[in-house]
Amino acid sequence: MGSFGGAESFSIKRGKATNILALGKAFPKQLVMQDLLVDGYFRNTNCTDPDLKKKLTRLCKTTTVKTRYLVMCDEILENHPELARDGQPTLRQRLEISHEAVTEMAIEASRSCVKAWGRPFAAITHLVYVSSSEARFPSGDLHLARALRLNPDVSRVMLAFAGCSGGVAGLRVAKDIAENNPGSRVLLATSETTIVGFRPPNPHRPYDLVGAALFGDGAGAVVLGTDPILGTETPMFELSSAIQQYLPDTDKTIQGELTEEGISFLLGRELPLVIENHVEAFCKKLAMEGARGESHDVNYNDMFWAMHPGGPAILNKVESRLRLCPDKLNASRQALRDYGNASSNTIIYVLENIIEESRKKKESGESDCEWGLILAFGPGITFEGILARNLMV
Ligand SMILES: CC(C)(COP(=O)(O)OP(=O)(O)OC[C@H]1O[C@@H](n2cnc3c(N)ncnc32)[C@H](O)[C@@H]1OP(=O)(O)O)[C@@H](O)C(=O)NCCC(=O)NCCSC(=O)/C=C/c1ccc(O)cc1
Repeated sequence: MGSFGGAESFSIKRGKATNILALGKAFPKQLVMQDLLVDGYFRNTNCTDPDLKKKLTRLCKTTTVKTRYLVMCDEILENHPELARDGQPTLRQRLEISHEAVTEMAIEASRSCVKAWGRPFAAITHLVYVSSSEARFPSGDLHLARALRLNPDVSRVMLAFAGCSGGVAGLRVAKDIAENNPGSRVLLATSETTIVGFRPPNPHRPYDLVGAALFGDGAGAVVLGTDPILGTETPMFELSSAIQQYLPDTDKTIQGELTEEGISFLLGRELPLVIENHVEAFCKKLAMEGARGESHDVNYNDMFWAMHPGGPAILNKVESRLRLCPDKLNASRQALRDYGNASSNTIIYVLENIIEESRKKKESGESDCEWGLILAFGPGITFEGILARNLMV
């Protein structure tokens, strides 16, 4: 029995546990340096509004993002100048570009993940595909399965429009599948691009500037399964319990609407505060999922934290509400710095950072936290959480 929270009696229920067996990621070609973003964006959209420019410049600093990857590039704007203008019916063009890009990134992330896993694609029995960046029949899971030449009888499912919580929702669904299908190996792929919502700056849409300063594109992949074949597979995390919860009357806090002009986002300024007000109860419930029905005080600083970095304000509020030591959200802050908020993908980048941190700590003989929480918040407001064990410590 493992334990955490500094209390020996706080032990984990042992059941059928799913292991993360490999991780992978991929990005579009366009690497954007945050310092150069404002000039490029205003030039590309022919915007000369000095106040908007100043505001975006401020936001680019406060988001803490340094680099990220974007599908949008000069070549796309040369071919589709209408994407840089307001009021144009451009949904078809945006989706065409997005569909090709998200499938390409998901293929690359999956290949890199399966290579790291060390077994063939033929051993994949299930596919979970997550994206809020596409809308088509047949859906992206089939396009990905075909491109990867997965067996035609692979069981597929797509989670669409789960936004930032999609990556953890995908882990939860993959865990359920793995635990109910002995011997299965589940490939989870996530892929997102902001091109569907790319807009010129507009004083009536201040949240678009938050998106321009914060959001990134990319893909992620994970292979999951129970009963790892030791010697062939290397389990990295054990996913113990997963829960989901939505907060009533918060459906207007993150809104995305698909219009003729693409997806239009509305981000409520209250989001960091809403998360702060509910995170403690959610984390306690999640931690208790692993307890033997007894109530204990959890010391969150004895756990590792893999939290989706929605934005720095969200990380700061969670850190202060749970009284986390400053280094606890390092993996999330680093993912945000390197890739921006890449929606459902970002949790996969955070998990990679945690593994890298563990490797370094092991090399230097430092102790590391065995148990931890994988967390994300998305539209709804929906909280997704998984109590997990780091097997690399
Ligand atoms: C980095 C922020 C945005 C600003 O930092 P700050 O320390 O709060 O700074 P300020 O309070 O000075 O705010 C800077 C400016 O931004 C403005 N602002 C501050 N939030 C807002 C606001 N939601 N609206 C519209 N103005 C605002 C704020 O009013 C202010 O305007 P101004 O006084 O004129 O400079 C910070 O508030 C923050 O982390 N907020 C949370 C961001 C957030 O909502 N993230 C989660 C949503 S993610 C999501 O929905 C989808 C992601 C996605 C990702 C990738 C994909 O491919 C697809 C989708």
